[in-house]
Amino acid sequence: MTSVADQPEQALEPRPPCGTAVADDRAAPVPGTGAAPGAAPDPFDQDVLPAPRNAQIALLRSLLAPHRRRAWTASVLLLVQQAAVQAGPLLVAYAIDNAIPQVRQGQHGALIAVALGYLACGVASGVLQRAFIRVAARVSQDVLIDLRGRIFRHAQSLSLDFHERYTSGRLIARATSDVESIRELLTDGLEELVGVVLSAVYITALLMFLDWKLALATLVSYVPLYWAIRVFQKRSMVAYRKRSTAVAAVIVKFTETMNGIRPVKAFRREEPNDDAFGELNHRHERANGDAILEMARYVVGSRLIANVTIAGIVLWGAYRVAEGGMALGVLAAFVLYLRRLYDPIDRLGMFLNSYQSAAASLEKIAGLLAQAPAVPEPAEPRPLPEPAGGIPGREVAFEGVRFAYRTGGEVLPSFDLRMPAGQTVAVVGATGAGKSTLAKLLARFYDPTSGRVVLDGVELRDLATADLRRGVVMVTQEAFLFSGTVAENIAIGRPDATREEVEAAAKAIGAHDFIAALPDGYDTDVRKRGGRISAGQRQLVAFARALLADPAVLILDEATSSLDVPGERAVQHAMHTVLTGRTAVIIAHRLSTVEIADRVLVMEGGRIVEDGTPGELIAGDGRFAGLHQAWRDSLV
Ligand SMILES: Nc1ncnc2c1ncn2[C@@H]1O[C@H](COP(=O)(O)OP(=O)(O)OP(=O)(O)O)[C@@H](O)[C@H]1O
Repeated sequence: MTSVADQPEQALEPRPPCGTAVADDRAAPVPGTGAAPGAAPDPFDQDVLPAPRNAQIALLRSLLAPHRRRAWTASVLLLVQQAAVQAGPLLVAYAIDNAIPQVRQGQHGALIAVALGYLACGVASGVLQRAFIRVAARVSQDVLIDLRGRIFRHAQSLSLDFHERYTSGRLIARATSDVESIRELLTDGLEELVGVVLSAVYITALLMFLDWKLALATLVSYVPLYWAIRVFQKRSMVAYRKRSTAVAAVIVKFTETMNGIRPVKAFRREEPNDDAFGELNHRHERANGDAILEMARYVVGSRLIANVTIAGIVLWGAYRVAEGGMALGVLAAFVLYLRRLYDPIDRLGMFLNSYQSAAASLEKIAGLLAQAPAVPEPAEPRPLPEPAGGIPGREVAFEGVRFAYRTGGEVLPSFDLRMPAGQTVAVVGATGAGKSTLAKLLARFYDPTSGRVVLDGVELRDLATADLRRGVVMVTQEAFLFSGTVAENIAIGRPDATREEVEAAAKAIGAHDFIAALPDGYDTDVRKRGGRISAGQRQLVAFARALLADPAVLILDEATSSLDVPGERAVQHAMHTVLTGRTAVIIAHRLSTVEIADRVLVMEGGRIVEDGTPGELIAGDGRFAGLHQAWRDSLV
């Protein structure tokens, strides 16, 4: 039996270099549910999902849009701060060529003015930098909060179909390591990156002002430097994509193993898991090493270019000073500026590194955010009609439904079914017959490939999510409990319920006694010590949750785990309570459960092969009669 949380996570097998393969099909539409299997390669095999062209830029813009004014303020602060910083060598040149000769003639005014000017520039630069950091930090923190929130909200809004293929590990990587690399850029890298670019512009202008011939010679060095930066950018982008994919693979393996720690222990998977994790860890290490190597290549190359240029300029400048064609102060200022120009060049590699890493992360996040839910909200939702007088539940119909999972063949070839309001229907059949698929279509976890699922005449596709949630509830096998108290877990079905209503639901289900016996009763935290409750008790909590939600249609994926006899009896009793007064579909594994149904459907290969009351089917000579007889014999 397959239930929502039971779906095995797809193993992520990163295929570096991943980014290159995706770059070509950015504009490809994000496929919807039920695409023909086996056609094109699955984009979910890649870590970068297809996104519309320029999705990263659009994402960045939309993140920054609410902070436009503060971003402009930060830019102006940085602009003025850099002007203050770059005034220094110019003042030095003035001091050497004008102020010091004046001191020799006994006039100290100019030198004192230069010294005060230098001090003022230093103070202004410090004050402006502080103001810039404050403003920029606020913007970056707000952007990160927004981004993390968007990833969480979007991931939650995406359909089951997406989650079955993307894996939670990859989602965690998006929300943690990828957001972290954007944080690094925003908080540390961006200021330096913009600062370096800005100072390069200022310094170039000042060099031109000081001596245009030497400035032109300096400009020549920009050509190989630009080339070195471009090569570094291209190569490190690939390296960073690989690294980010490798990080995600490590996280995926980690979460997959820890989520499945019970089967891991039961099947002694520790050693093979260690090996697989070791390989992924090494892959991560190699990807990291490649990124560092790219950085090293760039630093060595750019330093070589810078040093050769400085040496050439000092030599030429010295000759010109010696010949009297240039003032010593100008050469001194020139060399000071050159040092300022080239010094941050290897740091520029580092900023570009964080920029590349952030760009790779942004690309992946943009790809994730570009995914549209395969089960979208209707543009114009239709309300459910008022319930017909006196009849509990709502009528359910499957009309010409066909369905295929995106990663498999057709599961329901052509399916028609009508369940009158208030009927309890038990669905039985061999494993893989399509019982859970039927339930998931009714809960609208997926939309049919063709045909429609209808609730009281309204197609599920046209129902607003809130109506759908109130109308149809599915209780899955594993009866998942969220972190929080028992009371909160029951109230999930109706968050505005009072404590009395929560307790009344628990009492009706027969869960009150064991809950009251927990260390803090209804306020016991289910994830803390003492809050551990058994599988049968978890089911009772899930039933109480469903009873409180009071949906018109309840789908119950009966647990296969065998309970002890009193436990089973308690669950059977609770099931009876929760089914009464609504349309109900039970995916039944126990034939004792079938007996409480009004109608039994036997499924095989996605089709209904028998349909009738339990009595009729037992009395007949079909599959169900055989199964029932075998069950009775086993009881004797
Ligand atoms: N998420 C999925 N992606 C691809 N194929 C799926 C998926 N879930 C189920 N299938 C396939 O659809 C078919 C029907 O599965 P379904 O879970 O509906 O059967 P079932 O009758 O509920 O079986 P069981 O009692 O074992 O849960 C099976 O062949 C199964 O392999």
